[in-house]
Amino acid sequence: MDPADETEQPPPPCALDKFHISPEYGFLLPDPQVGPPPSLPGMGSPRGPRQGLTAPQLSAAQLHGHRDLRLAHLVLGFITAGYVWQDGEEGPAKVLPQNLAVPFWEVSRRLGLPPILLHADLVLANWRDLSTCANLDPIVWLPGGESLRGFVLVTMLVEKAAVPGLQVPLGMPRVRGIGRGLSAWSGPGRCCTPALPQAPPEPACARGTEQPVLDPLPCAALQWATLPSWWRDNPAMPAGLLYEGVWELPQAYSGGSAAQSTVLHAFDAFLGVRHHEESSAFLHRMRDYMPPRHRAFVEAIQALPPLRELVLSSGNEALHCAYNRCVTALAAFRTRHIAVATKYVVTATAAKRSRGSPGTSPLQAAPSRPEQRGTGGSPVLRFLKSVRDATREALLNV
Ligand code: HEM
Repeated sequence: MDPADETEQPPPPCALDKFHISPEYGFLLPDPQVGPPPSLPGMGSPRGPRQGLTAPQLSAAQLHGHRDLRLAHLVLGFITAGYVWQDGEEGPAKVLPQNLAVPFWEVSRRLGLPPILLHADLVLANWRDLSTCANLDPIVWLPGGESLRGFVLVTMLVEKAAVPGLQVPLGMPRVRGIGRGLSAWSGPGRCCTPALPQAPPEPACARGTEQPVLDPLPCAALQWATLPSWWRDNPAMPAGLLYEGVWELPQAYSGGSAAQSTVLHAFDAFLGVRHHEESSAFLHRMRDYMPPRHRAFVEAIQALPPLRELVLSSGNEALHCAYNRCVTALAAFRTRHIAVATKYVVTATAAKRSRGSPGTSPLQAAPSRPEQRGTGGSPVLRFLKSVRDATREALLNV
């Protein structure tokens, strides 16, 4: 008898929808767009969002249901980002006016999210038509942000590719299903790419083809989206952002980053990857930027009996191999990601510094991650390598 099948326990009394996970779309908000794309005040204005933002204070009272609130968060997050960064690092707004701050705070409070543009907005709630890669499009967009668009679309595709992997951890009975669960992830005798997301594809490709566009260097708009030091640990805004009419003191929040994607946190938790102290602190902080139900999914996985120890103590060679194939695929994803981040963030930042920013749109002049300045981006790379190396350390000796 397969030792992994010795003890059968009932599956945990939880379904994916309890965690706001769609069987079809995973953490992506299912079919977010119901009407025409929202128009953002001032985003298309040559004078920029600050001048365009003349609307009276909005009320969130009319918004009902999770989807409405998520879309409102998406739109308000974009307007806020435009408002703060329209003049780039040189002149970020330090105060968010009440007519924007109050509704953003109210929507955020109801969702349990921070009032800033998040991965949950930019990627999870910002898509339409996933039928083919060529049709996939964001709902809300930025002027001049074609490069950023490529980054966002690729991340959406990774979220979608991860869906089969999300079904496994909570769907399987505690011990009996481990063998089947890991096989579902890894497939017999092969790598677990069908269910673990593929390594992020190089997103430098053309619209209308099967892959999204990401222009080569320097790519300031991309940094705008990928670097989470918006009004936290950012020398351009040392005190943070004052949300007028909400708080008396400025608040420090990190902006959207794929480090806020629940996918990788869930896989790490399931496989028992233990990150090194500093990386772990950053990754844990990023969980505060996830929708609360998604965060609860990671916590529910952590509350399961530890898979790695169960596999280790099973003495089952096939199980060891299946587990190792999953860990290897996760590490390979991260190795590929390091290459992508090096090309589009680290090298791009250095090139931007030496040439000066092209700044074709106000938003493209947004700040770079502070740690990158004067260091060639090595802290970012050290972080990504540490996360990858910790993944490898989970491998079992067979
Ligand atoms: C051009 C594409 C990309 C670039 C330039 C990029 C850049 C970065 C950078 C600089 C970080 C360090 C943390 C931060 O500053 O936010 C990071 C972290 C991370 N990124 Fe990306 N990224 C890209 C695509 C993706 C994609 C498609 C995914 C898929 C979900 C992804 C997932 C992650 C994750 C999960 C982390 C946290 C570290 C980890 O768990 O391995 N990234 N990325």
